[in-house]
Amino acid sequence: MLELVELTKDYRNKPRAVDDVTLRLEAGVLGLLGPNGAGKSSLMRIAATVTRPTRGRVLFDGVDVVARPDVLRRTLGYLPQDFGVHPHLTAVEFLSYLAAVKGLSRRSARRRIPELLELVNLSAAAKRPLGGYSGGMLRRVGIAQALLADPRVIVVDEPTAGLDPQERVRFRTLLSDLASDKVVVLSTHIVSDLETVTDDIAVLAGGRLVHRGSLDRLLGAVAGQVWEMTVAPADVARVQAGHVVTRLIRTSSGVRVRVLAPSPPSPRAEPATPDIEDAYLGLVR
Ligand SMILES: Nc1ncnc2c1ncn2[C@@H]1O[C@H](COP(=O)(O)OP(=O)(O)OP(=O)(O)O)[C@@H](O)[C@H]1O
Repeated sequence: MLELVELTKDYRNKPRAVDDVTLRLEAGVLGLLGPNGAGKSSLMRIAATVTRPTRGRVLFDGVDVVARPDVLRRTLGYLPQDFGVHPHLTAVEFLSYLAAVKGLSRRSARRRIPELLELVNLSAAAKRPLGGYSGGMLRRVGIAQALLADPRVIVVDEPTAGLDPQERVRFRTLLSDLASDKVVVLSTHIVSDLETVTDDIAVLAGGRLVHRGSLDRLLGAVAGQVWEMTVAPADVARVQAGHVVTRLIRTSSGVRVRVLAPSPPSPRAEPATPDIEDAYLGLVR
């Protein structure tokens, strides 16, 4: 449905932000992972036709939407990282305003807005000014506005930033429910956000696509290379200098460190089952 083909993005006087990335997407959630500055937002903005790529193509049902962005915009929902609201408007007023901007008729807006507020669990707060909403509630308003035009493609950039754990779970469930018949691209640097949402994961590092595939494939990349051991606090720096440390937990008997290494990093190291965080850090190290 949506194809990003050999995309490159250069900003003036900056290292290349997106470097020859190709991703083909069908209905479902693609989780786009990467550290800060990896190029996720740039790629999402290109997919949302807000930024033009320096090189490459974006095809929607085969149509080149770099040349004809209107074809995708008509059926696109985009929640940018820096999504802002008008604090004095209520959720209903704000969504009505955006519905008008998106060209929805008043009739369909009147029908659609209560449905969406129900979907994102904001019906009870619908008539309160957005200035009094929590971060999680505002993110849900952001999702509601992205869904106004019943889009086939949804692009959401770091939607869980600043949310508490309960809000994060709610948000993940909402996105998975939506993805049955839509392309959803979700970027995050919070690795655990993806575990329950999708099995299709792309990892960007330094603008390049370093992984695309299932969680199992991602985990397979570090199979047999994850170890745990307890060391004295004074030894932590030495372990960190020699290995990729994926976790550090202080305990009463010392510091429990989790490291990536092709062979046991110490005779006392025990093998551990890789998780998504280990695999991710192994890839972007
Ligand atoms: N509008 C812009 N003008 C100039 N440089 C930019 C612009 N947007 C992004 N960059 C640069 O492109 C690179 C990739 O940034 P981008 O925001 O796409 O990455 P990211 O993975 O989304 O990171 P973050 O999670 O921190 O937003 C960075 O070096 C950044 O400084």
